[in-house]
Amino acid sequence: MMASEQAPGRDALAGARRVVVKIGSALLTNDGRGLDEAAIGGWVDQIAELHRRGIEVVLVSSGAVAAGMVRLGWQARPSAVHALQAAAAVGQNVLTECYEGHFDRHGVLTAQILLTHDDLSNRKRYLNARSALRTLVELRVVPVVNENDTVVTDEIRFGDNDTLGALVANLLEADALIILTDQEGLFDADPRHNPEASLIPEARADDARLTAMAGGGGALGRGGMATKVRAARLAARSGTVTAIASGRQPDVLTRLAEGERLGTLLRPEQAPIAARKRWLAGQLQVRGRLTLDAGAVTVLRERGSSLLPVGVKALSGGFVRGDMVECVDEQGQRIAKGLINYGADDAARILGKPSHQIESLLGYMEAPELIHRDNLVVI
Ligand SMILES: Nc1ncnc2c1ncn2[C@@H]1O[C@H](COP(=O)(O)OP(=O)(O)O)[C@@H](O)[C@H]1O
Ligand SMILES: N[C@@H](CCC(=O)OP(=O)(O)O)C(=O)O
Repeated sequence: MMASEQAPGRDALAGARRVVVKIGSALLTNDGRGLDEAAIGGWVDQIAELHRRGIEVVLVSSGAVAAGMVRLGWQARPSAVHALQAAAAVGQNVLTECYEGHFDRHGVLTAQILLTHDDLSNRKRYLNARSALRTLVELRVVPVVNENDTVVTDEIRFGDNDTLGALVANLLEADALIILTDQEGLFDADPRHNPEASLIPEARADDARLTAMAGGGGALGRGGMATKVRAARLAARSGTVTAIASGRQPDVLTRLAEGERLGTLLRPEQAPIAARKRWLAGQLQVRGRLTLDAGAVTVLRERGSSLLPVGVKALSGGFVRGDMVECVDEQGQRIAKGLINYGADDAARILGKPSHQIESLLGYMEAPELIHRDNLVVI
């Protein structure tokens, strides 16, 4: 993670330790004829190279519906929801197999993660998805994420994977989100309809003028540039920079990771840490309260440590795992807010106890800390 207090620019890509790469349908599918296996092999080679350099990569890949259609021998994209769901179910297998085969050439393990809107909006599931993804990247596995198209309905779908990519970047507090598409980047007008359009090399993600420039998608893609600009804004909430670039540029990922000026860079207005913490603080309603002893107050304030059960004297509220709770000192003064790893009943049983006793007290251990420092905002 970058510790810089400067709002990041191109250098953020060069210094990125954790990157979400999103590959869109327009690029992945051979004009709707199925997956472009050779191109996929090329992106996998680059991701494996980043991986070798110690960069953690999470891949968000579209293409399930298109690949499923080909396997099922369907010529036209169906409109009925259940038919799309069936195509996605068949195609997701094809997609997974394709990535696995290519990553295997590099000895890199992959994992399939299918998410729905609920997984990211429900607090408990949000934390679960986050722990699973974090564990995978720590194990040096490359998670391959897509929307769980087989179970989502129109009302609850993300629809485009740009939004999903941004939410995954928030979830992992990624340094960068790289969106690969079929254009060189964001132009000041849709280049499909305006041959004179020119590329925007860099802008602030929250620049209101971008919305007017970004149009809808092509025949295969879903969101076009409009959803990419919106995704950059979402990503910026956790201090993540977004690059939009052409997946057809040779070595696009490794070149971007070296800070080369390719495509469009949309940067957050705030330094990553400040943005991340503000995002966390603004996110959720407070559901409970923990009273900390003086030692815990000091380590939270002065060392930015995680909150361990041993430093908590009392609690109140009917919170569940993943809820936001506030932390106060013994005089009732607010010290911090954060996402708690244990529900109120279990938290009550481990208060004041050293973390190595959690397992014997509860019969399981979710985490050694009550609130991890990444989920904690000191006020
Ligand atoms: N201002 C713009 N600059 C670049 N491309 C644009 C712009 N407005 C709309 N587009 C369209 O967005 C398309 C890429 O989005 P989309 O089709 O959704 O692809 P993907 O599947 O990669 O997400 C481009 O092919 C282009 O026609
Ligand atoms: N989840 C869908 C893809 C959604 C989609 O096409 O998104 P995008 O690549 O952003 O235009 C699939 O795998 O077919």
